[in-house]
Amino acid sequence: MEDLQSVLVDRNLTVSSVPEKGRSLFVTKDFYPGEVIISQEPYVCVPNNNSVQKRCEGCFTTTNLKKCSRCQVVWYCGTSCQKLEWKFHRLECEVLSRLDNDKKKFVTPSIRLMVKLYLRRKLQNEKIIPSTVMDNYNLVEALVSRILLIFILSSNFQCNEVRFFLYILFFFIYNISIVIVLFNILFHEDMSDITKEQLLLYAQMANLVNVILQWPEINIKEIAENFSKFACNAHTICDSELRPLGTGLYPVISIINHSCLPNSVLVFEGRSASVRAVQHVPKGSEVLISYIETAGSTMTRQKALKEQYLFNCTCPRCSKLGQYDDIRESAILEGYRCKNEKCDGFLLRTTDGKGFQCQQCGLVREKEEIKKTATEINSLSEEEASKLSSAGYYQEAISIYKMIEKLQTKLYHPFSISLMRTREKILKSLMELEHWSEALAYCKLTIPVYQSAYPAIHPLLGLQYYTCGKLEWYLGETEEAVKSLTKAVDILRITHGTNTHFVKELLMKLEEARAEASYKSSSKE
Ligand SMILES: C[S@@+](CC[C@H](N)C(=O)[O-])C[C@H]1O[C@@H](n2cnc3c(N)ncnc32)[C@H](O)[C@@H]1O
Repeated sequence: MEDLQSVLVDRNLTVSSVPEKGRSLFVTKDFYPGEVIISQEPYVCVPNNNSVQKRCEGCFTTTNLKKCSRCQVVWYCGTSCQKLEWKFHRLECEVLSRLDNDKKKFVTPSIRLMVKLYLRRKLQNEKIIPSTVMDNYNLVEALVSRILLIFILSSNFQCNEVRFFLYILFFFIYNISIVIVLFNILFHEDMSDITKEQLLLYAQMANLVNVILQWPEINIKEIAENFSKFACNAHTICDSELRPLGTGLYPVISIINHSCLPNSVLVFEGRSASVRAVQHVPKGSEVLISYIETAGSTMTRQKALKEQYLFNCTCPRCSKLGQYDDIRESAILEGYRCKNEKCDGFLLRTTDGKGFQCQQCGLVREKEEIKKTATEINSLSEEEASKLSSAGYYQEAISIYKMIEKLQTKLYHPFSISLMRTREKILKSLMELEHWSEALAYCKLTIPVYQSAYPAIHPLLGLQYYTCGKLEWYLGETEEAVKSLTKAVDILRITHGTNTHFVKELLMKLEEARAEASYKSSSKE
């Protein structure tokens, strides 16, 4: 920890412990919007491969892939990525190739991440790959774990017959170490069923890692705890357009705590992660990123944070819970629309609980009528639409999404998150079908919702302006395109940095669009 502190001091950072939060990262100088506060390479990472899509182990690309001929699990796009990963994969290949095909099916990205974690520790212990202050297993050991948090949160320790039965059952299924893990999990009275299920899953996954590695000295309890560390510390690696590519563990970046009104954002360039200030972060303040989707009511955000990260958020946004602004925001993001289609007021439950009243015009919507529309929406299968879209049946997916959209327009506030998400899905499918004009219309519908749901500097807002600008330009609306691309640049140069390939490309597009717009206007004159 002292070594880490001295490296961080040189980067104008320091780690301190804050009551209720644990370790927290602070800045020791002013940081300004767009400035990188900290970057880190992953300690371990894996692409999120599944039965449908494979990615290269090194660069996460989906093109020109070849499977490792020995283990048949890992994919590469070429020799340079294969070489980059070789020290690792040499060991991993050995353990994976011992598995039969049935067992290989269980080697999910999370399992591989854990296997790679232990292989990296071994390689560093044996000095085959170097350790540095920012890149060593001690940093993983210091990470907060869900199991530990749960054990702190739960106090009672009681036994009943059902639990005892389960204990005996697991004793016969698994080895003794796993039974100890399960025993500890099951005997905690205060745990919700969902938490118990998750903990059982960690224990089962730990057993699978043990089966894969077959190291006599391995500690299964430690593996289960490490799975629980992944749950609250691992990050989804995304491309510049925030599409998920894989998962990585960045143990120093994991020191950064959450806020629903963050002053920084985490973005990736390839596998390397950078935290950039999105506003002025004055000397002495804490670096804060958001762990979750912030476009949601305080209750929704708090629930998500409690479930995955086991804490009650007390950020300035959450502290407003129950105040007028918070109630209004929640009613817009997740509430119903006014009966009068021309009114965009927000609705609150009436005192008698029989309906919802518009706070602008006073009209009341009956609970029964709302329930009916909600039931109609639920009868349409969004899951089916999503499957159709993933399978390339975009037109069929659009038909279902449009029916959902129609009903959601009747039910929800015009700035509702659910409606915006449905429109995003329609937009995505329309883009796939190259129906540019309709796609632009949908993109424009989502922008005001993005503006209201996200802070002024947010990567998703910047990306939406970018999509809008590209569509406008493609459709010959050059002046509009310049406006949208300028707005995209203003945001994305801060969130993604001006030196990244992605923003450089965007800047080039903006220059071209500007040149075209001025040529068009001069030829009109
Ligand atoms: C990625 S870790 C952050 C670093 C952590 N504080 C530590 O000591 O290692 C995530 C965990 O930190 C704690 N945490 C993060 N943000 C918090 C916040 N705003 N308030 C309280 N606890 C927080 C929670 O325990 C959460 O599960």
